[in-house]
Amino acid sequence: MTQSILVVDDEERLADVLAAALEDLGYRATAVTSAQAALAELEQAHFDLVLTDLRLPVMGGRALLREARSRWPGKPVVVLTAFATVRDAVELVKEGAFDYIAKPFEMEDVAATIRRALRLAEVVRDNERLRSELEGRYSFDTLIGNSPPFRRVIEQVTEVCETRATVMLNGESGTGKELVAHAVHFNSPRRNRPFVAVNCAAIPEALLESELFGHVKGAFTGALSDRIGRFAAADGGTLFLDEIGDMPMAIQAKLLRAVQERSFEAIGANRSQTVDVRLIAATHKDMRQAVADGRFREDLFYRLNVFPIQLPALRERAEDIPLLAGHFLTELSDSIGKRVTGFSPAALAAMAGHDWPGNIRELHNCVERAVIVAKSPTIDMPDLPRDLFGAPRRNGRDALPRDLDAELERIERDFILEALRRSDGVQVKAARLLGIAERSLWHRIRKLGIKLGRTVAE
Ligand SMILES: Nc1ncnc2c1ncn2[C@@H]1O[C@H](COP(=O)(O)OP(=O)(O)OP(=O)(O)O)[C@@H](O)[C@H]1O
Repeated sequence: MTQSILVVDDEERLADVLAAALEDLGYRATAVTSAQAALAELEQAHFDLVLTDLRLPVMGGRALLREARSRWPGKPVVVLTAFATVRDAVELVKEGAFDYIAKPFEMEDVAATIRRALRLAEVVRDNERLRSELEGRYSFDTLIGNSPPFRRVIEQVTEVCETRATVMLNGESGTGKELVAHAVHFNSPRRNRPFVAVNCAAIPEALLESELFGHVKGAFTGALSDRIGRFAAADGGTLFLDEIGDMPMAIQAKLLRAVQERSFEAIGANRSQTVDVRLIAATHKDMRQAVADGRFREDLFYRLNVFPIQLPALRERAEDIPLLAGHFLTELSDSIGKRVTGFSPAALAAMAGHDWPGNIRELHNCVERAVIVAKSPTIDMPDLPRDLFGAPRRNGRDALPRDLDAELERIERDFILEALRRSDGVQVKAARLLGIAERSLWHRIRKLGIKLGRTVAE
């Protein structure tokens, strides 16, 4: 991923030249001319490094350095100064600057310092990540999953949660978009302020505008008193706009202004109000397609798509299924008050091979039902919904088994065990259920080494 640098210099021309030179070196660079503008940028978006002049009007570079170090401790700050003395330099480094560069400077020196700073920040980050992994101290403990695609999600949540950047969550239904939105909020500096959710698809178009922005008494028939909207309710906190792809065109223009300026008017009000809200939008739709089809405003899409996070479907992170199922089992057996402690290998294999079109929500419901119907402490095939019995419908990268013979045997064994169970161990009935001759069933039972007594008793 391209690394991004915030350049702060009150001499606009110099800031632009520096930013352009950094872009030539392959970084993404944004130039601002004051410390206040720098802080606003840092709140809005993710930067890997700040390169600031020491002499800035109003709020100096030193104050910016202090503020940035206390709010974003992992972000290296490099200071440019025309008045460097050794004493100044030592002071700056004591206050947390990574290094200083004396003006006038050679671009080569700037590039080398930036490279070193970014490398060090990366090492520190890796180190912290390893340590927290070792200590099992993720503060994202509501987010279960250890597969590479899900780790990537956690990494992105870690990167973005402390900023004020707008997050766009995309993923199929039930993949955990709302849960991730919560995780971003509760790990952000806004955690003690409100988290307000609006489901744009669930509210009728006629009411949505009032729901979002509020109305004043008498604004329309039925508006019997003033009502604040969700934007105002989320002031200081986070507003979660779920199913943003379903936002009616008519309201998108007003939303665009609210997103751009954080200001809006309640329906019927003659004054606008400004709020400080962090936005998280979510959708299962292909937003680029919606833009191409003219169903979603392009300008609004780009305003919302500042930090996109793609949530993988459960079938793309099948290795997380046992972990998630185990987590739900513990949680549900506690809340239902029934001692169910594990899954049989066949049940786990069936779950791991299922496609889960409803993703984690479907898995959760499946485990809940299984805990309710289970007759023993171990959940087994009869406790699972019928559509999990079919041959695994794996797709994508998981399509090929590592050992075809073993996989076919496993499937064959599962079907035979299930048929025997449904026929109370009466082989002639089981064979009929499977559409094979009794003799063929008998051969297969021998070949697979199925122990009949145990099978039926299980
Ligand atoms: N990584 C996870 N760890 C534990 N539970 C999860 C995880 N992801 C999702 N869940 C659970 O799965 C269910 C569905 O998640 P959530 O409602 O966040 O999905 P969603 O993508 O917002 O769905 P929709 O688009 O249908 O609103 C919830 O019960 C949630 O707690």
